[in-house]
Amino acid sequence: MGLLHYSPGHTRVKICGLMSPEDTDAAVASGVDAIGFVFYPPSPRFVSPAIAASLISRLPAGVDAVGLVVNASNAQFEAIRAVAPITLWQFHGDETPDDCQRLAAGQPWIKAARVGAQFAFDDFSLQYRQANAFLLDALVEGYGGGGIPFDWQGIPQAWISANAPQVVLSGGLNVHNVADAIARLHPCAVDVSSGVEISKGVKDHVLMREFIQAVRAADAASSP
Ligand SMILES: O=C(O)c1ccccc1N[C@@H]1O[C@H](COP(=O)(O)O)[C@@H](O)[C@H]1O
Repeated sequence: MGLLHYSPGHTRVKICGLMSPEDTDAAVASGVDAIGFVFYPPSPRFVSPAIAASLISRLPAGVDAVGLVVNASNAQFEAIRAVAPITLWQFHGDETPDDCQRLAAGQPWIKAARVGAQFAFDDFSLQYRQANAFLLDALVEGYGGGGIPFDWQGIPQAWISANAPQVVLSGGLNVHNVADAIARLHPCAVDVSSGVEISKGVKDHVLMREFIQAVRAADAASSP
């Protein structure tokens, strides 16, 4: 179905920062909807386009291959596109709406926001209204993947009601807090990296399975 197929009561799941065939196969076996590949060289989860391509070849139809970029150049995009069949782009840097439109080149894209205390939700969703989805992450040192949650209570209820079908929630999610996040926000999808890791870039297969089980349990608990 893919990450952005909104279905109330069935929260989609993206696991980000996959680097090995074993972890990719385990994520797929757990029932993931999307796998994220980090094309940001400073990240400990960075993968080359060639490695991403070999991991994407293991994905069944319907599982999105998400290309995570941070202020990537045209040349970087060309290098990725040349070998890796990305189905969805995640802009996680300071890209403008025009940058996202131009670089995505007609493919679907998500814009990540780093949410701090003064975050202007309406301004963000208006500015990036051409995005297929809005990813909410914590405002942390660097650009992301820090395993730190933000204050979900600070998201205005009206904004959530208006945008839930396009919201991907991330930032410090794990097996212990994801059910609460779903019960409060009912996002289209959740996105996790650090919360299912043994160490940066190495996934814990049990935690990936338990995370998706926790999502399914939260969905069941909030269905009418
Ligand atoms: O994973 C990274 O290394 C990364 C680097 C730069 C930008 C974003 C990155 N990851 C994304 O960050 C969020 C939150 O991750 P976490 O669960 O808190 O570790 C998620 O969207 C990742 O895709």
